[in-house]
Amino acid sequence: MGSRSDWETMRHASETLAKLGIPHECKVVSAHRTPQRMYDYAQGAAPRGLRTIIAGAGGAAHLPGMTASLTRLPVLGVPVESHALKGMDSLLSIAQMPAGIPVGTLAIGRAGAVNAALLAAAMLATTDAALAIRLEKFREDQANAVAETPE
Ligand SMILES: Nc1c(C(=O)O)ncn1[C@@H]1O[C@H](COP(=O)(O)O)[C@@H](O)[C@H]1O
Repeated sequence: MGSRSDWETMRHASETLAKLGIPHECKVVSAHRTPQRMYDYAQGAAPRGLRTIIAGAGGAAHLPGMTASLTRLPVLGVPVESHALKGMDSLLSIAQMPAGIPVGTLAIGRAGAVNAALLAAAMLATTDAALAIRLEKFREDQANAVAETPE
């Protein structure tokens, strides 16, 4: 994530990954404020064995796109809600990538963070049968938790 202030949103991605038993790490890396850290992180990710990167940032959210430009790993972008423009700036700066460097863009805020984790899980589950079973169980539990009546 681009700042520690994004953690309130991005912790939902981490918690969802943890529920699914997916090992992961959480880092603050900014294209603007810590460009060298971003280069090192993105270029080192695949050689270290990471499989997917979830990048959350708000406002002029260049982190997901810049990260995607520096790694062949799939990058999922989470637009963090900004104060001034309610996350529309984050959403558009993450989604409107030029052809050639894709960022899989999720919804603004908490839902996007949760879904980034679930999408990462779905991608990883294509080559991990045990995770596929855990993901199916997660979906089943989720469906069972939805009441049929409003009261
Ligand atoms: N969008 C970016 C990037 C980046 O894209 O590299 N680095 C920080 N930020 C964003 O700035 C917002 C305000 O950050 P502060 O709360 O630290 O001032 C955060 O949402 C962060 O993601």
